[in-house]
Order: sequence, then structure tokens, then C-alpha cells
Amino acid sequence: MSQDAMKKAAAEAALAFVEPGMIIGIGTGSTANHFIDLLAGIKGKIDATVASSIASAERLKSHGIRVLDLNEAGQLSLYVDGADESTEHLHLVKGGGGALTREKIVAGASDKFVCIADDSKLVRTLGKFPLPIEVIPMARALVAREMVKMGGNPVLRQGFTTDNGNVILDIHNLTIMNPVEMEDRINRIPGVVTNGLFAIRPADVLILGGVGGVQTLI
Ligand SMILES: O=C[C@H](O)[C@H](O)[C@H](O)COP(=O)(O)O
Repeated sequence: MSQDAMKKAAAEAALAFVEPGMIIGIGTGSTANHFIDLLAGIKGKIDATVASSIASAERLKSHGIRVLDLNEAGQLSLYVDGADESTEHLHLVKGGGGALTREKIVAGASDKFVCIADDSKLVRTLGKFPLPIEVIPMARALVAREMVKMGGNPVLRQGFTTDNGNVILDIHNLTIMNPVEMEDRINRIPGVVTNGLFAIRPADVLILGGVGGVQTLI
């Protein structure tokens, strides 16, 4: 079974959380794309969606699925998105696709966050995947220096601009023993929009696709 097939299996399992008339928050990336494509098959069941990126909004619209602005949608019942890493406590690293800020906003506006991934994303300690930080461009060097003080090795994501017009620093070599504290500490650096740790508001459900089938952690 390929990694992509495992992602698709996790996305299929997440359909069980979709209830009639829902407005659903939609994440970004290859696993979220599987969910979008599967949601198209039951689009008559839902009211609308809110997208966490321009790319996901375009994919949803290409399937004829209604996409609302979060400000019109109000509180959402469900958010479905992928992750780059997760612990068994459902603390996540996200932002490999650079959509972390809008993802964190939509997740924050949702009652339930269902994270979908292949089981290679489950780790004991976060940090092997470089931690993305969205940064206001003029603060790039300041944030990089502060991250070096925290033991990280910041690398500017070359040629990449977020949907919000900012840059991404990917922080290598972090061993994140306390994700809640680290998320808060990084977010206090001036110029940081947000970082890719989802620990203050972790996922509520983690669905992992693997060779032996799908497992769900709550
Ligand atoms: O910015 C991107 C998102 O956080 C993605 O959810 C994350 O990078 C996982 O992506 P994929 O589903 O492609 O592995």
C-alpha cells in the first residue's frame, strides 16, 4: 500500500464525522485534497465549507462545493486537515505546505478538529520535521536570531510567499519536549504571525492510515 493510499484511507474514514447540513472547515495539502475529492461525492449532504488556503478553495469550487468566508460562516462544527507530524497526545506540526496560519484560524473556529494522515506521521517527539514559522518579511532576520538562541537552525523557504503575503522560516534541529510552551514562546517573538505547532489547540481526533488499515486516536 502506497503512502498516498494510506492518506486516502484516512480521508475516507473522516467522512464518518460529516453530518447533514454542516459547514466544514477544510485543510490544505495532499491528504486534505483526498478529503475534498471524497467530499464531492456527498456534497448534497453538507451546507458549505470554509477553506484554509486559496488552493483548497479552488479545489472545492472545482467540485461545485460551496466555499464561504470564515467571517460569514461563524463557528464551525468540524475541521478536517492533515499534518506533518503528530504525537499520541495529538499535538501536531503543520505548515509543510505553508498554510499554517489560516489552518490555525479555521481550526480555532471549529468545535472538532479531525486530523488525517498516514501513520508515518506519528512520532514520539515533535521536531524531526522542520518547524514552519510564518513571519512578517521585515522581521525575518530577528526571528531567525531568536530561533538560533532556542537551539534551532532556521532556513528561509526560498521563493515562497504565503497566502497572507509573508515568508516561512523552517526551523531544523529542534527537539520539542514541551509543544505547548514552545508554541507560545515562539508566538511571542515580534514579527511571528504564527508557528506550525498545534498544541495549545491540538487535534481532537487523529485518523492514521497504515498497511493494516486505519486506526483512530482520541
Ligand atoms: O501547510 C500545509 C498543511 O499543514 C498540511 O496539512 C501538512 O503539510 C500535511 O500535508 P500532506 O497532507 O500533504 O502530507
